[in-house]
Amino acid sequence: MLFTTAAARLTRATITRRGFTSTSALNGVPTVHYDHFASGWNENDEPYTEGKFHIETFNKISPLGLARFPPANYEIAEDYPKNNAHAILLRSHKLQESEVDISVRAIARCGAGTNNVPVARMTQLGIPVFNTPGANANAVKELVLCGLFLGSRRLVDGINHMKKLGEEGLQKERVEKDKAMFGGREIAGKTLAIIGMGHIGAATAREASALGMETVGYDPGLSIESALKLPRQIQIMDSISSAVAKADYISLNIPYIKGEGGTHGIIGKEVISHFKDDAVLLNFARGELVDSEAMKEFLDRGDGRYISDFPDDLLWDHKNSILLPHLGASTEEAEETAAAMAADTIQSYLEHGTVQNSVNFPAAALPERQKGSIRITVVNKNVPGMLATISDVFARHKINIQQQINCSRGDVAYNVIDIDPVVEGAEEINLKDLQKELTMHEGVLSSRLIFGMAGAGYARNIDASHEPP
Ligand SMILES: NC(=O)c1ccc[n+]([C@@H]2O[C@H](COP(=O)([O-])OP(=O)(O)OC[C@H]3O[C@@H](n4cnc5c(N)ncnc54)[C@H](O)[C@@H]3O)[C@@H](O)[C@H]2O)c1
Ligand SMILES: O=C(O)CC[C@@H](O)C(=O)O
Repeated sequence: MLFTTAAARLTRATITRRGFTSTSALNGVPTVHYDHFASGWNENDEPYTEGKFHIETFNKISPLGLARFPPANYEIAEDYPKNNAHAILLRSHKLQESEVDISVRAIARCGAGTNNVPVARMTQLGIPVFNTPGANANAVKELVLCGLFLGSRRLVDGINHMKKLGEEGLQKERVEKDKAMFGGREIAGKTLAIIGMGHIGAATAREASALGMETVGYDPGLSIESALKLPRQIQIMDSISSAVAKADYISLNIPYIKGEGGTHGIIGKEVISHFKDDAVLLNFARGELVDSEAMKEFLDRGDGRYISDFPDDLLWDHKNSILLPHLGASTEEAEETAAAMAADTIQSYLEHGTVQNSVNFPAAALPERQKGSIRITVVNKNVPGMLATISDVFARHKINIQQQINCSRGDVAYNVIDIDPVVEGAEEINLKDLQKELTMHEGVLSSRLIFGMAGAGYARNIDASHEPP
């Protein structure tokens, strides 16, 4: 792609013995994205709003959360022209790879579950995916508690019956006789099994215990933070089956993970065979965790109940199920907290390279960069020798590294490097060339220059399977 003359002039920021050549050159940190495809180094000079990050939103995101983005540096829109968005903010929208432009550096889910984002592919492309742990947990916990009551008393049937009687003008006449049809049981003294004792599960266990329930739990990845929130009396079990076998109520609070070793249909025939006949399953996690056929067989037997926050083609009209339209996190408070947390996370990644609350990147935070220094972040495949390769680029140009951090997680490694622009005895080096040299290494996925104008200086080493637009 062609540079405009102005853009070409702006990219001539150089590191010299004296540092940057002039103040205008400081502003000259690249204003375009550099994209290195299998075929070579291409440049993309889309018309960004100068100096602003573009945040693209999907779904309705709380305006109070969005207000965390200072308008001086950020612009927010539901749709940007191609290759104009720098970050994506979404809720339950099922994000397609084609919606992630080459300019996108980060994706944040205002919520807990990231199964609507192609996370594995984003990792291959060097793009961090963030979520907002715990931000909506109180809202979901409250609805799980509501689910306990919906499952123990025939409230929905009773409400519908009253409407019918009202239409017939028979309410007062029939109510006392008919109420026998809608009897229930109390939750105090009953046992609740919590599958997944994270933010929602642990809080639910605590409240259920306060309501007089016995609690048992299963979570092989229980964190210390969550363990500290559990009621003292909770009994920790070593399998889902042993937990559900004891339970009158079961609350499912685990992530949905597709594929081998994942959680698809984890509540299937085998686990359900351990349910008590009149067990109530509360699913406020994800519909796909439950095998609908097996659940239908269980409900058909007559005494069990299924309360879920998700649609189900087979169970939506079953007399023993109650399905809600994914309302768990739909409170003003949760929407605001989740959006604010996602906005803060995105800002601190875009402005400082800090990674927190990512589901595919390692946590990484370097102290604030020194005045005048340049921060460079590099995402690379987590294979041996990459740190040496990256450091070598700076060493070759006699560039002094002021501070740096290298962290890895699974297939990906992330570096944050602050360099000194004053390079004694070095030849002149153009920042753009430096970035190109770093980014075009086999194994480097992307790099950013965090310096100067918002929205500038991103490069992606796009693999052969991802065609340039
Ligand atoms: N209905 C809604 O609107 C709504 C809102 C928020 C979250 N959710 C769902 O609830 C899930 C849990 O949310 P959270 O905030 O508590 O997440 P969390 O990450 O705090 O807790 C999840 C817990 O599940 C455990 N876990 C994972 N796999 C497990 C398995 N196979 N068996 C037992 N435990 C397992 C983890 O170790 C972790 O402690 C989310 O992943 C999301 O899918 C739904
Ligand atoms: O955004 C929502 O309404 C739902 C969020 C919820 O499913 C989550 O996983 O946090």
